[in-house]
Amino acid sequence: MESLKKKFAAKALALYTEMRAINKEHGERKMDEVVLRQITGGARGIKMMLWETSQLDANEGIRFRGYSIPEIKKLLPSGPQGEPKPEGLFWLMLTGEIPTAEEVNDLTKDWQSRSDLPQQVMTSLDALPDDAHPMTQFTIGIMAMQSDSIFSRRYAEGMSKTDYWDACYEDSMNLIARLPRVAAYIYRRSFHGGDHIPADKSLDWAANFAHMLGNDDEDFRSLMRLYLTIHADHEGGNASAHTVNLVGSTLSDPYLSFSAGMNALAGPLHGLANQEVIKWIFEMIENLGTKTPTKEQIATYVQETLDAGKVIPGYGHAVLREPDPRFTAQRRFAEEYIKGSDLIETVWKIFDTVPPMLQALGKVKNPWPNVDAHSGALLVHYGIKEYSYYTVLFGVSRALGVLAAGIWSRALGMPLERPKSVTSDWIKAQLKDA
Ligand SMILES: CC(=O)SCCNC(=O)CCNC(=O)[C@H](O)C(C)(C)COP(=O)(O)OP(=O)(O)OC[C@H]1O[C@@H](n2cnc3c(N)ncnc32)[C@H](O)[C@@H]1OP(=O)(O)O
Ligand SMILES: O=C([O-])CC(=O)C(=O)O
Repeated sequence: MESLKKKFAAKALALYTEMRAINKEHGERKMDEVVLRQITGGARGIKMMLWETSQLDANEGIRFRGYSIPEIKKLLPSGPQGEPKPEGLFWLMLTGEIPTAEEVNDLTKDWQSRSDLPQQVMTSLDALPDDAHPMTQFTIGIMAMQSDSIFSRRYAEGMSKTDYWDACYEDSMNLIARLPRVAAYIYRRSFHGGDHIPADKSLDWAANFAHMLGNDDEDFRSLMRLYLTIHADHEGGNASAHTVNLVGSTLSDPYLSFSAGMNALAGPLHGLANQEVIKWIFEMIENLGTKTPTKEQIATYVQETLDAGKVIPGYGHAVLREPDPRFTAQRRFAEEYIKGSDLIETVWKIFDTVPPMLQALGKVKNPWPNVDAHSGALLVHYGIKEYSYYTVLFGVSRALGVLAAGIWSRALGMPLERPKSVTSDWIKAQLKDA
């Protein structure tokens, strides 16, 4: 994919030079202030990372290179039903430019040419029990390919710093190309008795993934294009992206850093919330004995969950303070493509019920739904009912953002990340001095 690589190289060199000059001239300029609550409260809001690919606004939600989700849906080259192709988003995140349909097709072909899996991936996965959690399988599948890392090999051979981004680009492209195959292999071995479906090279990245999962419905392909686009990036501070960034800053290669990030995504307060949402809804339906619960019944169940000291999965967010536009995009998709689904109606009734209840607690900073509140119900509709698999789909998408950002980090010569920690005694001493 020489045109993408060349375009990126030109942009990256220019920004590298500009940032060096900015750093030199303004390096001591204050950009933020930290209060005690941030030190003890998960570093919320502290500005401490450069992340080119996207930025989050608490009220508007994510913007990829300045473009909101509705704008992305309108502007990026799309599949036959108009849903954006994730290839286009990757291009945008690397270059800052909306690609042409031809550029996106070329990228699809490039990824196809890189997508064959080395045998050790299948051998490693087959050595695991079928019921190993799909996210555990996913990180093991990724790690099984690490011996192919171009970055690691070239580093061992004495690669110059100025070539880091190039090796990182090649690893990232290979990894992204292969991930749908790894993920589909996990799905089919875990839930379809190892009945694997070969890739269809006539299809784009998302549609081919849908095909290998076992569903060639055009609507499901569209869902996968949308899903893999909107989950791709959420600026740098979220737990999976930050992990990839931190690990990558040690010059661990993209396989090592991405698999580390996937272990962060596998936590229930982060990406695993998508499985927790549908599990919670299924349990509610079973408890209430109806597939069409009323809002009153839902409210009672929400209260029981809160009384048991648990969170309502799919609600709340560390940064967002309005409904997540990724939730809204999925709702619009359901309104357009899906009629008469009790499960989706239930998701919408939960949306009408939960926010005032969380607000009434007086401590929840964002009572609104996040991306995970909707995705499971869409997947169930298209036959992906095995919810322990959902975070793998999220992970395949997240690769686009964090690996594009990783290429940027190496191109910009970002150093080892190493923030400061303090002890409680240090905090108490500061307060005493003050
Ligand atoms: C892709 C993603 O990662 S999106 C997030 C996916 N995660 C979820 O959906 C899990 C449910 N949500 C949550 O647990 C939280 O809202 C998080 C983890 C997303 C954000 O956490 P925070 O930034 O700490 O939220 P916030 O400052 O509002 O928390 C304040 C209090 O409200 C509680 N709270 C926040 N969200 C919820 C919720 N959905 N249900 C019940 N209580 C909640 C917190 O647990 C905390 O309680 P505590 O003071 O007793 O410990
Ligand atoms: O931004 C966050 O903290 C969590 C999130 O929604 C994501 O990573 O997609």
